[in-house]
Amino acid sequence: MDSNKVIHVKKLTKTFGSFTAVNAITFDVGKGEVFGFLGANGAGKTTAMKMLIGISTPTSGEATVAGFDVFKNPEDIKKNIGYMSQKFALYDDLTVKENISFFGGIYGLSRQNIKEKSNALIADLRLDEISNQLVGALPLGWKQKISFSVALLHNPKIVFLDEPTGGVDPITRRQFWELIYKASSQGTTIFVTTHYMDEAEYCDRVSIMVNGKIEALDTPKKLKEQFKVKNMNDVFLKLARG
Ligand SMILES: Nc1ncnc2c1ncn2[C@@H]1O[C@H](COP(=O)(O)OP(=O)(O)OP(=O)(O)O)[C@@H](O)[C@H]1O
Repeated sequence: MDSNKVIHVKKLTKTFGSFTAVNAITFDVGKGEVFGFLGANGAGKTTAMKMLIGISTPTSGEATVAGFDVFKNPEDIKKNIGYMSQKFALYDDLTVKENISFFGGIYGLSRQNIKEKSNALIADLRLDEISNQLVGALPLGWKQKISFSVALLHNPKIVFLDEPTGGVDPITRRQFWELIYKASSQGTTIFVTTHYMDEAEYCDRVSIMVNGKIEALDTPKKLKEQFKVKNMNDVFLKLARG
């Protein structure tokens, strides 16, 4: 496999009984790429992502993530990726520092490494004054930034972000995207689902799922040209609403 392709997906399918939630999707994602995974509610994004992060076995097709096969090596996938979603985030009743130590331990980092990473993360995000505060007391935008940084603690090749910026204002979202760009420029691949179309514009490439199928996949610029519209919102509306 091309070593630049850190995600390879071919005709990947998931059915629940007679219902096909993900229908033969095919795409590759490159090293350091910011790949947007879009679709209306119920299009099949979460089902597809669950297969890619090794927690749901596909019905058919093929996929490798970070070089590991989703059928044969799902445990290796879990060790080599980062994951962040609204539902799986930090512990509210631990401080910022305690969360970093806790997740560093889960990722198998040494105590020394956790200490170094923790100091670097706190300096990077300018968290000195709040590092001993309970995460539950912090604004959502801060929690999201810390959560993203924690998902990168073990230097994964790929980080999967499931609607990472839900519920915060555009400026805070933009700051979050600065962190995404920084990770991507250091070679980390970003696979991100979002319902915010301004964020779709920030991606290197965007795929749009409709009823389990990928109906469009290209750079935001080319998608806008292809659909003869001015912004990603209109691309999305044309596709997702038929
Ligand atoms: N375990 C399951 N059993 C049966 N149907 C399921 C199961 N999981 C998901 N589905 C169905 O598969 C379809 C795709 O769901 P999925 O959660 O992947 O969509 P989504 O694109 O992530 O939507 P959202 O943006 O709302 O999260 C939906 O119709 C959903 O009801």
